[in-house]
Amino acid sequence: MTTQHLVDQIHKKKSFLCIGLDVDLDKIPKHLLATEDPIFEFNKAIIDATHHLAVAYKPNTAFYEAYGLKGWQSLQKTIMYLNEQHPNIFTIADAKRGDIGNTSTMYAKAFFEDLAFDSVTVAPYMGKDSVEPFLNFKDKHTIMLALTSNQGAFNFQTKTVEGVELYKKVLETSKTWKNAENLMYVVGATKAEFLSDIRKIIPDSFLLVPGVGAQGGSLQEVCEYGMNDQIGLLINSSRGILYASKGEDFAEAAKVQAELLQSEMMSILLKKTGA
Ligand SMILES: O=C(O)c1cc(=O)[nH]c(=O)n1[C@@H]1O[C@H](COP(=O)(O)O)[C@@H](O)[C@H]1O
Repeated sequence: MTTQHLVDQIHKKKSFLCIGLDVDLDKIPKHLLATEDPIFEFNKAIIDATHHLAVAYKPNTAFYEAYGLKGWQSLQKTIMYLNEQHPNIFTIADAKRGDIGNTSTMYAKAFFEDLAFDSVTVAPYMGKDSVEPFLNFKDKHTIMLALTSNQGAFNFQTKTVEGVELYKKVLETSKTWKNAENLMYVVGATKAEFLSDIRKIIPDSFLLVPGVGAQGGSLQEVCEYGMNDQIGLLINSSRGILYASKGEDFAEAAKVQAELLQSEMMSILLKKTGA
């Protein structure tokens, strides 16, 4: 999917919501456990109930890999369902990959070609030659960790290296890489106050912003400091939407939570664009 297509979808749906499909069999409603593929059944019900409210879905691969081959098959069924039923929805494989170039190429093929995701999350730690193989794919997006939502972000990401905080160095340096226009960045919603500085370095890039809901980040603050002329934000919520109810009404309850976020986004967009 092109970035312009994503921007068009945001305006059409009046939403920049990304729903994180982090499926935990200990948390899903018990009646689904009797089905052949509980993870897929859960995702399908969530997607059916919320697809008009979200512009992106983000399965975190850990939640599928944890269930072995069956989990990977559920991931494959989920992405196929999204691509077939909702081709206008942006898909993110949250896999946080990155390795020597030769290996990164295979990771990129796995997520962009085999599974046909629109984007994948990567870690910047191994540098240019570990990320550039992901950037080679036309109309695919590589979402690189910049400043993460967790407490450990302060261990390395905000430390000063050659007079600059490391996360800023990551942003600056990555702009010089081949096909850098295919980069997006992760900034945690819990770090909203850093967004003004981040926007000085990457004014035009899209940001994936996880950490609203269960981690306590503020949607209003993220938009105040992080929104650009193209909107430039995908705000993710996973547990806050998926596990709103443990009962048979789980999909309806998820829809209500997604509606709350989407209507807040609609008001913000209205203020920003007047449309
Ligand atoms: O890359 C991510 O999506 C990510 C980066 C980050 O800094 N913090 C973060 O929470 N995430 C992911 O975003 C999701 C957040 O889930 P909830 O806290 O349940 O909304 C999980 O899949 C996390 O792995």
